[in-house]
Amino acid sequence: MSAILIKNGHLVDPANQKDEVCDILIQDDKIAKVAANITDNEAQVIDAAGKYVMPGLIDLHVHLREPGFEYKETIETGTKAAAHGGVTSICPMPNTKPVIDSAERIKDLLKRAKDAPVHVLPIGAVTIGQEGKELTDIAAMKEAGAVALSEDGKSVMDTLVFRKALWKAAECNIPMFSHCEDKSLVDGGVMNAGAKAKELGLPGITNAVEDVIVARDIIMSKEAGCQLHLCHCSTKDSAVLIKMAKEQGLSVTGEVCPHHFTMSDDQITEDHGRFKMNPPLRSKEDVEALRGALRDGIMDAISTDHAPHGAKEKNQSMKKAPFGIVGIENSFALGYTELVKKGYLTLSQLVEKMSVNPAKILHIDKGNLAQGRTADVIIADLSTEYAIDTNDFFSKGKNTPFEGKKVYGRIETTIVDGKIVYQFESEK
Ligand SMILES: NC(=O)N[C@@H](CC(=O)O)C(=O)O
Ligand SMILES: [Zn+2]
Ligand SMILES: [Zn+2]
Repeated sequence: MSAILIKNGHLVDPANQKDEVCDILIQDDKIAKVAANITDNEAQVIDAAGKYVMPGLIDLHVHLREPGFEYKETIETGTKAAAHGGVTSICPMPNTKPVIDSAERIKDLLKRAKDAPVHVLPIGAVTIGQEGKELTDIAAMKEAGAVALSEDGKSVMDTLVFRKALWKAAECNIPMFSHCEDKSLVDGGVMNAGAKAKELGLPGITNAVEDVIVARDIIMSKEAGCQLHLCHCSTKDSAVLIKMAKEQGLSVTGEVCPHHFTMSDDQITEDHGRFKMNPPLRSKEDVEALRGALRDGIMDAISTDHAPHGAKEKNQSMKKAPFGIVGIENSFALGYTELVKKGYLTLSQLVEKMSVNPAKILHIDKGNLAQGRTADVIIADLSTEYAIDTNDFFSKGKNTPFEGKKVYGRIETTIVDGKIVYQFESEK
């Protein structure tokens, strides 16, 4: 039997209303005991005095790029990046080549991820090849291990096709993760429509591009009685619409990505691909509304939409670069620095958004450090400031607008199934 004893850390485990200094004993892959002054002569001891101990993070929205785009990321580099960021479970999106659109492809992905350091919980496509026409075999994908459905990268624009998918998803009891973007309204836009886009002479993406589909998808999921999760919400009206859905008692949840609550479009300093992602960095009012929506429980989860791309393709004008930035290695630090230190969330609420609620959305038994639960645990140093440095990234993608940003909330240790899969060393 292998055992780890975490001594004197400050445990933040909202699922069990714990927010106190105590010890945690891990035996094999389970939490064996949570109490003060545990002793165990066999266990490897980790001194966590002055540090914070939390359930491992669950990222509902990640792009691993394998198969098909291994120059951007592989399952190996993406899952190591996750471990570095304290993320112990990830949901990869199906927009690979080929698209993950059948039970066979789900099984193949799980086989490829067999030795990954973190749990990989795949998401299956809604339509074959993400072409928006023919439905995938949703029941078979679920049976093979898919935890959700998504057409991420785009919306299923044909509402009748989407309705049929929602019916089937409701029948199979699998959540629909919606990327909300009205394709025809994008009209060549590459960044948020506003003063900055005008200044840079770039075509804009209006808030309506997102809001129209958020409204449609809420209405359609209501009709179908299907669980709906709205990906990468970026506008103030997404929050208004989700609030309305919640008031009606609908099974609708929303996620916000760290870049959307950290940075507004006026902070874009030049026309460069590192500032380009979908949906785009929005106005100050949108950023403030998203922070408020996280605080008020309207937005349920923080996911990264970790979207690695090659340096060459990103180091060009927003007109040419692909959409997407990396994020899984600094999501906790941005959440802690921008939301907890600035008073929008308590640390316990941040853990809810990054672990407890994602587990609820997926209906999985995680995000909880009670005795007998899976030992997916992280330890963080919240008092040392550091700068985000892409040289430290395990991801192949270095495409981030946050290079050099000073943050707090460094992940020091990541434990998955009772094994240490990442340990911070000052000299890597
Ligand atoms: N978010 C992005 O800008 N890009 C994502 C696709 C997506 O999440 O819609 C990608 O796959 O690169
Ligand atoms: Zn998307
Ligand atoms: Zn995405």
